[in-house]
Amino acid sequence: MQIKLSSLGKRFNYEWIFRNLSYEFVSGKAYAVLGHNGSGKSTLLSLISGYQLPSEGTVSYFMGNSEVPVDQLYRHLALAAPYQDLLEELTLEEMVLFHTRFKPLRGITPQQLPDLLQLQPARHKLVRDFSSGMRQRLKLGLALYSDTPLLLLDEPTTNLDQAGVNWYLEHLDRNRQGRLVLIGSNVPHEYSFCDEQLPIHQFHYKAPERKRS
Ligand SMILES: Nc1ncnc2c1ncn2[C@@H]1O[C@H](COP(=O)(O)OP(=O)(O)OP(=O)(O)O)[C@@H](O)[C@H]1O
Repeated sequence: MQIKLSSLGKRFNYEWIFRNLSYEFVSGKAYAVLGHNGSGKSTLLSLISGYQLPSEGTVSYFMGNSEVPVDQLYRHLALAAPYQDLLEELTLEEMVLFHTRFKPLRGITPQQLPDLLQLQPARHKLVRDFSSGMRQRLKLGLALYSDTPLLLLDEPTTNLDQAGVNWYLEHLDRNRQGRLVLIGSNVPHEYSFCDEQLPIHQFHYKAPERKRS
């Protein structure tokens, strides 16, 4: 998979978050989108995932030589992000089975996932009764183990304790080979292994200064 950003820009109302962002992402590499709070990391990941539209410029997706239309991207994409919803009324086991109706898993069965998430005791618990760390592990596990060429992780270790952070690093390492991995973060332990870094503030738009008369 390959993703090309061409002169990409996003603004909300009159405020440009970034502008003139051209970049190319390729399979087999992990990229860190870096920046302080409010700098535009989630906005960029959400443009790349097709959930938001750019204000200017384009995002293009390619599998081999064929371009993938943005409305077909969901087939190739696995995402874990704070703004992503889980199905609260399902148990863990049901949630995993529901997910795998749309996205097959990489080399494991749905029955094995609760164990890999270290959430086996909670397999019959409703997702709405999960702690914030359990929810994050579930989001990450579903994304990491989805059989997709594109993996987007926004603030992946939010709400995780040290054991959870170690779990994230180990299972990402097991599941990143051959994929295009994009991580939005400002916490070094989440992205220090990445091959490339994209500091979003480099693309912040500064309005030209007005001349004083
Ligand atoms: N729907 C929206 N409407 C208006 N402004 C928005 C909207 N979404 C984001 N913004 C603004 O865009 C800017 C970038 O937000 P974004 O969430 O992308 O930052 P971030 O780098 O991911 O921040 P954090 O590290 O805090 O998660 C912020 O100034 C935010 O207020």
